[in-house]
Amino acid sequence: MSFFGKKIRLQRLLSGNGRLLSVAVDQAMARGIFEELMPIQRKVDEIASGGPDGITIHKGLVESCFAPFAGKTSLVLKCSTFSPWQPNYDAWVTSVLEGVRMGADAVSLGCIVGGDDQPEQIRNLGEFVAEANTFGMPVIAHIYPRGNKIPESEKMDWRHHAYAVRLGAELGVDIVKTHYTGDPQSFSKVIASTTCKVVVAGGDTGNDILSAFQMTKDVLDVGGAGITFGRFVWNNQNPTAVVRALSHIIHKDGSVQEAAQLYEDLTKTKIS
Ligand SMILES: O=C(CO)COP(=O)(O)O
Repeated sequence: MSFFGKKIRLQRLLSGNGRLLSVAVDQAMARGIFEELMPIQRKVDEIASGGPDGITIHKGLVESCFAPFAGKTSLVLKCSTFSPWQPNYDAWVTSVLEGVRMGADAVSLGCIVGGDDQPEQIRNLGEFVAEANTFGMPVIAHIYPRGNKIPESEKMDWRHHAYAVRLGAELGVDIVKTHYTGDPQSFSKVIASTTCKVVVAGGDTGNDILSAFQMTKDVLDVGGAGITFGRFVWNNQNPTAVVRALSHIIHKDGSVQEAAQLYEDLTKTKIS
């Protein structure tokens, strides 16, 4: 096992203060067409200009869109996807080796727990971690408790999220991304359930940017390691400003008010 390689890659990815600010642009294949994500090169340019730690992207877009930013932001190669017709099954679409060939600093895999096919999905994740370990490649797992055995009313229950992040730790994942459970008290219990770093997804189309800043701050305050947002960033008219404002909170310990002011200064848009 190449622990040294993993250490070097994690050091590059979490180069600031051990926290993660990454932006995912993997939603088109998973969720269907979003007009805002269609001009993908422009979106990647705008996101990268804000200086995120990493960009989570599928393999075919790495050469066409990501390559100019190598050395400025880390590549997180997304190795699976769900689909609009099967939102609860993450199919493996490439390998860790491809991430090594592309120069990735981490690879990421989705895993939906709480459903009939959980055994298959956790076996995939376990094998993926084993392959990543042979290359010294950090793994970021997107683990969501939304399988068909979990009733709709329980989908944001902290216990299911605690289960998700613990499962990640038990399978050797380095960073688990899951949903925020809505309040710092319940999310602190999620964090306490695991030994891995925990980051949160945005989870919606991101029209309320102030709530995204507040969620980011709340996650950090209870010991979370940061965020991997997608729609909150690229659905915004100014992705660069959103990334800079998030960076102020995540890497400079800035307040929500300061981030909002920075965002307003960069966009000249008043938010309330
Ligand atoms: O990482 C993500 C998708 O892979 C997060 O996406 P959203 O913030 O749009 O939920």
